[in-house]
Amino acid sequence: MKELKVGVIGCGAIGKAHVQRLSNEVAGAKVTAVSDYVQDTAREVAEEYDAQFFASAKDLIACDEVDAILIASSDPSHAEYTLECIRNRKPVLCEKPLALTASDCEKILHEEMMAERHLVQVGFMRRYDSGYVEMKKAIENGRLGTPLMINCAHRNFYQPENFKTDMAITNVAIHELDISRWLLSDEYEDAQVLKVRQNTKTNSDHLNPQLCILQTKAGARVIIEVQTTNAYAYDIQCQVVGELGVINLPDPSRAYMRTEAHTETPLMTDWSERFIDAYTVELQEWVKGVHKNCVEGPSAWDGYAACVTADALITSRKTGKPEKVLTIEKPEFYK
Ligand SMILES: NC(=O)C1=CN([C@@H]2O[C@H](COP(=O)(O)OP(=O)(O)OC[C@H]3O[C@@H](n4cnc5c(N)ncnc54)[C@H](O)[C@@H]3O)[C@@H](O)[C@H]2O)C=CC1
Ligand SMILES: O=C1[C@H](O)[C@H](O)[C@@H](O)[C@H](O)[C@H]1O
Repeated sequence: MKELKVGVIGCGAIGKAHVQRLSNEVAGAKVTAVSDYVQDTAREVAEEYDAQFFASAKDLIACDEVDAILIASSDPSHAEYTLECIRNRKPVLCEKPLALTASDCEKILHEEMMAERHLVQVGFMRRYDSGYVEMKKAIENGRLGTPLMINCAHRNFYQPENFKTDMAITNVAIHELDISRWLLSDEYEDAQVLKVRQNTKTNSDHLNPQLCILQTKAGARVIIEVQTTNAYAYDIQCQVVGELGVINLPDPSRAYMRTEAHTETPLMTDWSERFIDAYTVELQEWVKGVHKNCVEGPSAWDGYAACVTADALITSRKTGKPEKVLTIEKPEFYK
């Protein structure tokens, strides 16, 4: 297989990890170009992986030595870079979220449809996690019966200092918004944020925790507890409740110790380990899809649907009421 020449924008925590994965774990790809707002960060990665350094992300996107782009820069930059990739007719895997506003997502939908090619994939990598894949199979083969509810918890051990209340939804719970739609093959009807007693240990001035309650068009309920920081560990829980039973996302397998009349199981403290295999599968499937000119991962529509739902949740937090999740009519292109 000819090697896909990938340009990576954003060489921070996950950007560096993705460069490492693309270089050493994913077949059929190599990183030929990197860029970052902080130039020295990108220069170091360029040197380590023998890739070309670009001061400008737009120059990286346009470069002939770049076939496809992975966007791993900060959330506010995703929409503009994704649009630039589409204008250059280059496949792009954009880390979640696709954009911070529904209108930016709609611009991306429009540009991609004008290009008449599925160029955009969004980094909702939990769809590639073996535990979630097993849960979806149990729903689809009917063993659970009709799914009635999903109970989720997204608990973080820490967040960067600049973390804001809205990011609990647009950056953190966005994973649960996507994975619940995907598990249920359903769309959201309405969304509400309920106030919760606050964690006094929260290390910055944002609301923590928040509780989201959504209803799907089929009437299922999705409940998402979001602890953005100062939880006991980095812990992701998900249970689907069906007519015939329940299925739980398995905890990562870790050795457990028995000592001094206790058992002890280590927990994780951040995202980088929790879904480590899913990131590799996600990138491998993306590279294969680009090679076949058939990218089938989470689409720009999935990014848009999550973003519109996030908007409804943020509005609900301010109004105190459930808010309708109102998307445009789903274009044929995304069906
Ligand atoms: N799928 C997942 O599980 C995860 C996804 N992410 C997403 O990946 C992205 C990066 O997150 P982290 O690596 O944790 O952040 P980070 O802050 O460690 O890295 C972001 C990098 O992007 C650079 N950057 C920021 N704005 C830029 C711009 N306009 N142009 C070029 N470079 C720019 C920064 O200088 C920094 O080096 C975020 O969008 C985040 O939502 C992050 C962690 C996990
Ligand atoms: O996507 C992610 C990770 O999955 C973490 O759960 C969050 O804490 C992080 O902020 C976000 O970028």
